[in-house]
Amino acid sequence: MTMATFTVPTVTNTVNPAEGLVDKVTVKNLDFFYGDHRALKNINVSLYEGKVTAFIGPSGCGKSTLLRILNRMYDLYPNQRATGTVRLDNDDILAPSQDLNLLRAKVGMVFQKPTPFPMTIYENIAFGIRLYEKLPKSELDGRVQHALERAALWNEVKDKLGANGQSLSGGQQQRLCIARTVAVRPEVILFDEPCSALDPISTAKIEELIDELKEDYTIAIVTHNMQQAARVSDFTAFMYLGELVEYGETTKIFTAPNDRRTQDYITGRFG
Ligand SMILES: Nc1ncnc2c1ncn2[C@@H]1O[C@H](COP(=O)(O)OP(=O)(O)OP(=O)(O)O)[C@@H](O)[C@H]1O
Repeated sequence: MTMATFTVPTVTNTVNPAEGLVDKVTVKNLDFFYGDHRALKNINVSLYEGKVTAFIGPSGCGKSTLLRILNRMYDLYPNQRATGTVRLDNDDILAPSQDLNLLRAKVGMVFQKPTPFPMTIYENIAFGIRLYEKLPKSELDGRVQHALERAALWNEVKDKLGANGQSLSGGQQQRLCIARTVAVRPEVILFDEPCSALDPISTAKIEELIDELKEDYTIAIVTHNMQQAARVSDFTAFMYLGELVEYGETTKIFTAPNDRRTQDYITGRFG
């Protein structure tokens, strides 16, 4: 068995660091607590630059909790704390001195339910850009257009940028949220079950988009859909009861997992 740059006895890690993979986000010995409840136990995992990593596992295993740590979303709530190390390149994400606005621009998040702001399509995108940069109108227009193009939405909305973002279909709203995330030029994009509220056609569009976005961004996706994980990700992490059981190349995890629990989950025996 080939181990990655860290050694954790409980995790079956099949990633070979010799393949020229670059760590973008590195999680080491991470524990997470909701009050006294330890929801994550000694998590060790990397998100590799330009790759898509899927987090799978039964309900309540801690997938969303892990994602919310990567941009310190949990900081918005009392009595929640993380211990261990999480690095974005060489920056310590968990450091108390971390600039959370800057971190959340670098590590963007797209949620399960599309959450456009109750404002125009244009403003949904421009709003976030203005929080970080002061641009002349023509440049702002260009950035809005570029973000909508990256999210494969431009052609559908270019003639109605003044319409309310919430008037779009669910799938379009989710792409608007992706455009909003892309507009502030993140380095990492976290997708938390981004297709669970969408029909199959919208789902296929988002999956296609994720495939395109990985050229420029490091991506993590939480999904309950095994086929989706197999389709969109390069690496897959299987979590169970707050632990990361197995992590490796997606093809390996789905065809020849090392751990019995992974095998049982991907073949639908539990979860
Ligand atoms: N706000 C909270 N307060 C207390 N416990 C929580 C809170 N949110 C999650 N938990 C607990 O933490 C554990 C992990 O939850 P989490 O939502 O991360 O799991 P998940 O794998 O994303 O589940 P699902 O697939 O159902 O979304 C669960 O035991 C859950 O009950």
